[in-house]
Amino acid sequence: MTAPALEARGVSHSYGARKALDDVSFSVASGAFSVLLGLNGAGKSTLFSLVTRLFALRRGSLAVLGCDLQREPRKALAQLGVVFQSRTLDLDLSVAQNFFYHAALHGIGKAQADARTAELLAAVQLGDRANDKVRNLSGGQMRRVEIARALLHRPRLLVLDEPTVGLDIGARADILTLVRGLIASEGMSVLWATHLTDEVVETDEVIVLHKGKVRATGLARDLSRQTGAADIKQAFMRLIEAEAQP
Ligand SMILES: Nc1ncnc2c1ncn2[C@@H]1O[C@H](COP(=O)(O)OP(=O)(O)OP(=O)(O)O)[C@@H](O)[C@H]1O
Repeated sequence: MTAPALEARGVSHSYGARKALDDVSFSVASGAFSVLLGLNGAGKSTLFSLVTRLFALRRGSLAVLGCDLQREPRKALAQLGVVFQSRTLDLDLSVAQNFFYHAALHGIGKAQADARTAELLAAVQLGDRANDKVRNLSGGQMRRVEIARALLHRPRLLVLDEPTVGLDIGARADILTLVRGLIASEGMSVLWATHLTDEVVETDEVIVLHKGKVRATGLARDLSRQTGAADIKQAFMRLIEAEAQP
């Protein structure tokens, strides 16, 4: 049996007295586009900080393709590509230079980094911008660069935290199409965190996170059916309102 791309078991995290994640368990199926759906403050970024080991995991377990993040961190992180909510590109370096730094961090040699950079920039339709300073790109182009850069070391799972924030409708659609395409073209798995239900399609796996708790998991169309909702937007509202009921 194939291990899930990501498995969270009983994960909790607090900032002082504030509980940001409360006994969170879910699986991200291998080869699927999974959406971590939650409003601001749901705990999405906290979960990303734990998955990427920015924060130490104190409660529960996380595994990337069957590799436990605590026991085999290097092996687990080698299979993970990350796009954070805030931009992490150096604006004063060229696109290619940003790639080379990232490649060096992953121990990828110059020749291999050159070839992979060219291949990835072409894949995100920015092959002609390799020598431009990042500062001169549009917001949508910067996002595409970050996604391409996250793929340099050929991860099996790509996690993205609110990747379309601040982008216009056209750039949002481009990014979604690009990332959905990676599942077929690269055989990857994707965890896409968002609060925007219009980024979800019926066949996506959805994890509804609300106030630090998993409220529901399943295919978007099943969540709609189970809640008697017309679509995932209505299902999401019902699921998070249900929590407020006595
Ligand atoms: N460094 C911190 N110190 C204290 N509380 C924090 C910290 N970071 C997050 N929180 C709190 O933890 C909870 C979860 O926040 P988190 O940023 O993980 O949610 P989110 O779903 O990513 O929301 P957003 O989309 O607004 O970033 C919130 O109540 C938030 O105020």
